[in-house]
Amino acid sequence: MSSIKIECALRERYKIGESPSWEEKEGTLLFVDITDKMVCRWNPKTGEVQSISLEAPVGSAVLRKSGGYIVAMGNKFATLNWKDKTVTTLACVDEDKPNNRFNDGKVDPEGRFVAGTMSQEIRPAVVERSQGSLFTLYPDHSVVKNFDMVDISNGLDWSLDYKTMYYIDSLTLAVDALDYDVKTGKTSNRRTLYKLEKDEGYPDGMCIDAEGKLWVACFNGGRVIRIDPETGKRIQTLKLPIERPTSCCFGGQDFSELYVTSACDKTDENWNTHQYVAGGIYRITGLGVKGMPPKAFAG
Ligand SMILES: O=C(O)[C@H](O)[C@@H](O)[C@H](O)[C@H](O)CO
Ligand SMILES: [Zn+2]
Repeated sequence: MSSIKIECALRERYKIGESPSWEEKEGTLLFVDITDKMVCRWNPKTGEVQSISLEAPVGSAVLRKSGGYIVAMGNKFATLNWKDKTVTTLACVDEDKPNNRFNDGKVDPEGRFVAGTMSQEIRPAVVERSQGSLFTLYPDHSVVKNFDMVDISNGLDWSLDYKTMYYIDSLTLAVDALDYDVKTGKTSNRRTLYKLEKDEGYPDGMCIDAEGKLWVACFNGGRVIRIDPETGKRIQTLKLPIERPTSCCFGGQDFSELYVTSACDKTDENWNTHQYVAGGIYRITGLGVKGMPPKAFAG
């Protein structure tokens, strides 16, 4: 049995760190700071962080097969060219809802980018309800709305056989499962997989591991939990030294390390003296399970 180690690997104070994904060939972690409108790329070996500022809050950033990234920022899907820092809009959503913005997103097994929206938060986890929707950006840059009536569209990932999409609307306090038609990208038959317990806070970002189990970051719950989708049961709890983990992904050598982004509490004046910084990025090793490499947008 290896022993689990949790460390604050990037001692920065991102307001809402989110959307982590590991780029194997660079050995870097891509993530965003939603509130500070930044896409960042961090090399844990050298400690170097590169970042690009965008003009709107950015909910998620994903890899693109042809190079660069796709971002879901403000109410737009856009390409981001890392070298010359140019952003090119591909499509707009929710044009009738000026207070909406994109939140979490991920590339599906076929290379489509699926991302959801929400009304801008009044304070953490408080929004005008039912304003969000879940959208798919296809490789030909067309956009389809999967469903609406979402409060805070958040974590998502797919089962290893691609037949199920796991999805979180944070304010339902649940992790849901939907049938996924991987040929078309259509979802159906949404049902609750796991209901969070009282002290587990809000479900936020999540990722699947190589055993088909889900790792869910619990915002205000100070933990990441592992769920078995077969049974709908929680099988592991990783207690963290911070209250607001936001999302997680596997990375590092052979995808054997879990990276967890977090959000910071602005009232904490003494953050610099703390070993564990709220808003920092955490690395968890010794879990004895590996993750899946992220997919890249095909268009
Ligand atoms: O990280 C995100 O996805 C949101 O934009 C956050 O603000 C939190 O998730 C939310 O407050 C709790 O669910
Ligand atoms: Zn989130």
